Amino acid sequence: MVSENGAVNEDLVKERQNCSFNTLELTHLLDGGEAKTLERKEREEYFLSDPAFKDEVPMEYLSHQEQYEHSVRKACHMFRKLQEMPHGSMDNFREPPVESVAQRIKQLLGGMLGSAILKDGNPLALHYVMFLPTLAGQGTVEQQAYWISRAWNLEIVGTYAQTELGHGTFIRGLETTATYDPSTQEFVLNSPTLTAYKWWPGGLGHTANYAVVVAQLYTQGKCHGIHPFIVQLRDEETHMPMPGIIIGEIGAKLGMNTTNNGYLGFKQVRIPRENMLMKNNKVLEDGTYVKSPSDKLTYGTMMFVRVVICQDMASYLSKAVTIATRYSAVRHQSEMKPGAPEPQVLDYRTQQYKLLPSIASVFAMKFSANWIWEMYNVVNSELDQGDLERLPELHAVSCCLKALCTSDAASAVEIVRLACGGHGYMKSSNLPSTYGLVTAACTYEGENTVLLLQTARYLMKTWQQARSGQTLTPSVAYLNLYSDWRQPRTVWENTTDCVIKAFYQVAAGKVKAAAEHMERRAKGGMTPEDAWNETSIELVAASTAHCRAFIVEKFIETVSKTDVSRPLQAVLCQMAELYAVYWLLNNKGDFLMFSNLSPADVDGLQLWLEQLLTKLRPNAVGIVDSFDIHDDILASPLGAWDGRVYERLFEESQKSPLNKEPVNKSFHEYMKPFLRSNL
Ligand SMILES: CCCCCCCC/C=C\CCCCCCCC(=O)SCCNC(=O)CCNC(=O)[C@H](O)C(C)(C)COP(=O)(O)OP(=O)(O)OC[C@H]1O[C@@H](n2cnc3c(N)ncnc32)[C@H](O)[C@@H]1OP(=O)(O)O
Ligand SMILES: Cc1cc2nc3c(=O)[nH]c(=O)nc-3n(C[C@H](O)[C@H](O)[C@H](O)COP(=O)(O)OP(=O)(O)OC[C@H]3O[C@@H](n4cnc5c(N)ncnc54)[C@H](O)[C@@H]3O)c2cc1C
Repeated sequence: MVSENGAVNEDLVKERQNCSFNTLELTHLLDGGEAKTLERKEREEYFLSDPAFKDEVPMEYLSHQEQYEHSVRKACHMFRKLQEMPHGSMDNFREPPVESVAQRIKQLLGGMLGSAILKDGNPLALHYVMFLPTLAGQGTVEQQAYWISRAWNLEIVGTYAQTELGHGTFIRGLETTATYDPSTQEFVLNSPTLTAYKWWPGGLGHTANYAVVVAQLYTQGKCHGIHPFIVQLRDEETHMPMPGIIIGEIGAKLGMNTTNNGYLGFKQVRIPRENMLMKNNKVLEDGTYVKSPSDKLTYGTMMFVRVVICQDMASYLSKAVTIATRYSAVRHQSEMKPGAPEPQVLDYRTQQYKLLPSIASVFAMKFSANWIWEMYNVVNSELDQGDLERLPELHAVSCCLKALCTSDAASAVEIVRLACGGHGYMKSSNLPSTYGLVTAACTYEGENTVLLLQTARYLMKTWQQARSGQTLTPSVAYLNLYSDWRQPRTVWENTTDCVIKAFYQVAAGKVKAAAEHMERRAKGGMTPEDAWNETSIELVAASTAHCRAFIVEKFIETVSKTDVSRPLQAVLCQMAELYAVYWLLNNKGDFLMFSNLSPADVDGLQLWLEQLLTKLRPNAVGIVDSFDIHDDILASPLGAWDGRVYERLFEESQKSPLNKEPVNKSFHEYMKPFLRSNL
């Protein structure tokens, strides 16, 4: 089935002919309109056609040091090009709030263009993703005017240095100190122990010359908790570390090997008082501490990044499923029926079960990411007016969505990688490095279990409010509706209404079970903290169920409201149903326990799932084609538009440096003497 050189693979041609909807319509829908699609394609052309981004030798064959050097070159070139871009130039980026431009920077740094140019991470990412947003979110107007303009103009390059060798999650436990000295009006930064060393910040090793450093603030003999400070790390001309700064890279990692994650120690480093970011809390000249209305405002940058990560995960997953689906249409293997030609592996039911729910996940993530991005913007403008009412809700939703989007993306990327058999194990397939990028997000910006427990904390509080009959905010209003899950069961129907209700019944049931078990433990004499810890498996499960219900509802709601042609509408509805039924069947025990589902209904659900796979199978390639991902972004012989999988895999193998000579010197040095000795 290998096609003529240059022609599109016949199987893919047939798949495309059989697609029941207009793929361009879906592309426009996902981009947010035809004009946005054109704008994206122009931007892609502008960046991807530049020979400076092409690798002569694939990055994986370079040394760690060479990989870093290339990535710095490319990152600088990428941002220079962005500044010079004819349409939508950096001019728009100079104005705070930085969040308003984050979407566009994200397109460059994130799962699409960013990962095409820099497959294993961008050493300048943190400058844009966290340094600038922190200046914007935590700086006073004067600080913003000074620092943001220096940072936008790339006079300085920054990072966000919070995590330490000893503490990442528990940020109140950070050990770096910033002690105010009123005699010189300076803060003195110090790392009292090895575990106080900053550890992990992206770009910190050898790239950044400034950082926002999160440290325990001491003034007038008292500790006031963690606060952000701008610290110069390296000389602006020579790039040598400043006196008292101990700095370097932490070493090779599972993935993200070109993000230059670093360590940083301080030996009594002095910075001016003005370098404390003082939008929220302040230290006056005489050392008086002035507190903000909420100490959680300091956590604003983390919240922002959690929100944008959801969108990013959808991009990475859309790449992975495009690669695996096209490959599955091209790949033929085994005999389904005796004597019959080998089928496309996409025709195996089990293969469809690996691919199609993963494709559906892309939509689920995109829709909920759009929703949380809007909520983030609304709540953020309320915060600017001093209204903090919806901050806890936003925190609760952003924590669990970040956790589910990243963990779903990581498991789906691995599922579709396995769906490519041996070829999925090749680095050249781009699936291993995609996995490396995605699984990192399960840890960074809040480890997922920890974030789910944050949402659980909110759910436990709202549960108490529900019990006392209070009205709840929209994302948890279901707790009022389904607080009594032992109410008589109604008849199960295979409809989306019934399914949404069931997801919320499960969430409410799990919230209630966790709350009751915690109470029981507390009544039995446990401290609330011990009761919390003992119940935390159920708390995480409750949080997960809450978030899943929310994603399912947003998915179904979005596709039912979307104004598109009937054929596309049908496909989107099938996707939403597949997503819901897939997760329902994966957790059927919960549904049997807490919802109207009874054992007799499970067969019907299994059938529903299989019917959906049958209906979606002919459109699988069409759907991933609609993601409209440029071949250079997919960067995979398995996933290219033309499906010339085998030719491309062979071409890639020729790039191995070992193939540059017919005999490697190790033969003469080691093998030959060894073989002789065995004669
Ligand atoms: C321009 C944009 C472009 C975008 C491009 C995107 C593409 C991506 C490209 C490339 C990617 C590379 C990116 C890599 C980035 C990685 C960076 C990092 O990793 S930076 C380190 C992150 N570190 C963490 O996230 C620590 C996790 N820990 C915490 O957040 C907290 O400490 C936590 C949640 C564990 C709480 O700790 P507690 O137990 O000590 O809590 P207490 O501080 O006492 O606060 C408790 C109260 O505060 C609330 N709270 C906690 N966090 C909040 C928040 N953020 N907002 C509001 N409330 C919060 C809680 O709900 C609780 O409230 P009640 O007391 O129940 O009312
Ligand atoms: C690729 C990458 C990039 C990063 N970039 C940055 C950066 O730019 N800047 C920066 O400051 N940091 C960065 N980090 C650090 C990152 O934010 C932390 O690793 C993360 O917050 C997790 O903290 P930890 O490593 O201390 O894990 P730990 O908290 O030590 O987690 C270990 C285990 O303990 C469990 N655990 C911890 N606390 C609790 C709890 N309260 N309840 C139940 N279980 C718990 C966790 O679930 C986990 O299973 C990065 C990390 C990675 C991997």
